[in-house]
Amino acid sequence: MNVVTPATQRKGRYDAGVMKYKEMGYFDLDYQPKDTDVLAVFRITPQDGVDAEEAAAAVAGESSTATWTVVWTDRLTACENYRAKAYRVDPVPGTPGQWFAYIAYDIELFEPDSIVNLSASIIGNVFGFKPLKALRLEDMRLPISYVKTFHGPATGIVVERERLDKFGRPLLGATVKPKLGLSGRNYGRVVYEALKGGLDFTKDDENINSQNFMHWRDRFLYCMEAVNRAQAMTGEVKGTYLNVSAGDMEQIYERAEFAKQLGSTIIMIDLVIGYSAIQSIAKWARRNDMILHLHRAGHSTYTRQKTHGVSFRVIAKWMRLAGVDHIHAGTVVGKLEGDPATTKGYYDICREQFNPMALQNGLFFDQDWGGMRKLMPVASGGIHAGQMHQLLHLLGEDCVLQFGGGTIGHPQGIAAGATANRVALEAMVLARNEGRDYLNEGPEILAAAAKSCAPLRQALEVWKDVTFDYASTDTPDFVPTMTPA
Ligand SMILES: O=C(COP(=O)(O)O)[C@H](O)[C@H](O)COP(=O)(O)O
Ligand SMILES: [Mg+2]
Repeated sequence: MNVVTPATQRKGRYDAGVMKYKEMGYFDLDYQPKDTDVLAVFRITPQDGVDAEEAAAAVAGESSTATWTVVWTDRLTACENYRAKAYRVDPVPGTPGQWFAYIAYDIELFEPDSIVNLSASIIGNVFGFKPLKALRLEDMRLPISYVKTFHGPATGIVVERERLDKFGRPLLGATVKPKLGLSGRNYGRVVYEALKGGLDFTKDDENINSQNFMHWRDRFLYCMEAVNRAQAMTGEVKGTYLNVSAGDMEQIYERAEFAKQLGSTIIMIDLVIGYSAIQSIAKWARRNDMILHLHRAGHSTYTRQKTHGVSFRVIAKWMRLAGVDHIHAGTVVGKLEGDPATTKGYYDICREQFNPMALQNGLFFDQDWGGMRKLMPVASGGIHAGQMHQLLHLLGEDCVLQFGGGTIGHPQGIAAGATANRVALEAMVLARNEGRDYLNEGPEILAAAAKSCAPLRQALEVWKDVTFDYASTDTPDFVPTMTPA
């Protein structure tokens, strides 16, 4: 079964014609991945009648050096090293017709410090491959020797807290709503009210750039006026994520420069600007002492379905390398996809120095980050003050909790919405610090705090029945006690 003769030494290996990928040297169950190899695990769903091992070899081949036919020019290269090797193929537990294919890539296949180059290989061609019904990149192990070629977050969690002078609790934010249509002046009023009421941050929504109803300079000017006033009024450091996403890199830089000129501590980009743009603005942010917030706009088009696309855990790893400081990573309890076990995997990728393999959280490999700074996860999307105990329990302390509708939709106004969230959070952190079982006692803790806080009382009343209880789509395939075969 195992191929032991190096492919280049087999007779006929370089005869012109078509040969199985397995026979071309892209499959080797005896291969021991090197510490320096980039590893990937794909979920493959072969077409009926296609052998899973051949499908795995094809993915290895097409994501490294192969094409559909033998090419003699392989022999002009160190092709034995450059061929990726499928070294393990396991059936997906309880899911007939799907396999996890583990593939090792020599580090020399990848340009240092380039997500574009990494992704052009790993997800470049293979997703359209006809012998596969579907393909999903589940996880990657990035060797420390490769991690070290990236700068990672310039600010990270620890230094962000130092700059903001905020410790011991999650940070609080709000996405300005409605998403589109406000004039700059009215937008600035929302920012001021939310910050004055007790939030640390407000933010632009993913699709706020520079439309006719509000050009970007208007927004930046009114927002920074609001930030400065709120800081003066509260004595706290405040910020607003100014979205600098634009149609070209020149405009992104121009907007970022203006945000800096106005004294903003933070700017924002959308994932859809692309990997090169993200790495470029991350380097700009490093040079300019600017916190960089990433909204993962667009990710669900390819991360959510289990048989297709790229898991968000891979995107989170790439973004930590790329050097953003914040990343949207899910809420579990809110309006958008977020299985608790899967989401824990994302948060661990952002916040740990070392991720041990944790199949129950979707982490297929150990991942060493060296000293790379930590990425602040941002929980956002359909959350409100009544869920504070669950949010603190599920997501921990080092995160931003962002309530858009859950601030601006408050019946007594935006500042009251912000106050409700701040009081709910502080009450919950106090209960945690006192050693209380705050998860189970959460509703009582909130009710007690609401006795002396009318805004919290009103928030709990208006949103008391709001939950988003739907089955998760992106769930792990392993229960805690299971290891792969
Ligand atoms: O506008 C919102 C949330 O608004 P609201 O708080 O009113 O629901 C964000 O775009 C989503 O959170 C993104 O989702 P994710 O954070 O999962 O990427
Ligand atoms: Mg949004």
